[in-house]
Amino acid sequence: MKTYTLQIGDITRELPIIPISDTLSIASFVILGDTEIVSKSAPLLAEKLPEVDVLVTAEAKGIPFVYELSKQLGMSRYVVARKNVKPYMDMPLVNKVTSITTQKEQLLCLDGADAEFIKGKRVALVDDVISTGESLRVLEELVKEAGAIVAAKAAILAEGDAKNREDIFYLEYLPLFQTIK
Ligand SMILES: O=P(O)(O)OC[C@H]1O[C@H](OP(=O)(O)OP(=O)(O)O)[C@H](O)[C@@H]1O
Ligand SMILES: Nc1ncnc2[nH]cnc12
Repeated sequence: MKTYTLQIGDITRELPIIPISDTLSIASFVILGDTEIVSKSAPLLAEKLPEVDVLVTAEAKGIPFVYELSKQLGMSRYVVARKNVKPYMDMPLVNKVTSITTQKEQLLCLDGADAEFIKGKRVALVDDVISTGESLRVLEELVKEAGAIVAAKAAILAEGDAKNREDIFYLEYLPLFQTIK
């Protein structure tokens, strides 16, 4: 299998290159289960962020990272937008999203209690990867609807064209690849 060598700080990972369509392949970056990449990336990104009150991420792969980054920044609570409405949510804010990997519509949902918690606060939107930017855009819409102020947007990696964005903080660039048949 072809791989892409990713270096973050002093750690290296060989990411498998996986086709996601007839024409496009990604270097698969899955931080779930990778304690080291999460714990080493968090302080590096913490250095780049402006001061904010709370971090917000989207389920699922952003969760371990936002947990570690919140600890790093001394924040006792963070907020996760879920991909489905859960019965325990109270008056959730819901929006549709399509990311580069899902290629079909899914949801992002903010529990009403979390919406109330971030109202009027300066938030940083945090994810593991920003690629097409759709997940980030929908997350931004949700937190704005909740009355929060988006003070920063950040990820461990910027993939493809996201590397040219000037409105995001990130540690490393991740290229996209052509699918070879
Ligand atoms: O900029 P975009 O094109 O929206 O891609 C980035 C999003 O894709 C990944 O999530 P994914 O949709 O793969 O879901 P998962 O975290 O549940 O695996 C990643 O965690 C981001 O949230
Ligand atoms: N390269 C990648 N690996 C895993 N999930 C992703 N979501 C967006 N880009 C991704």
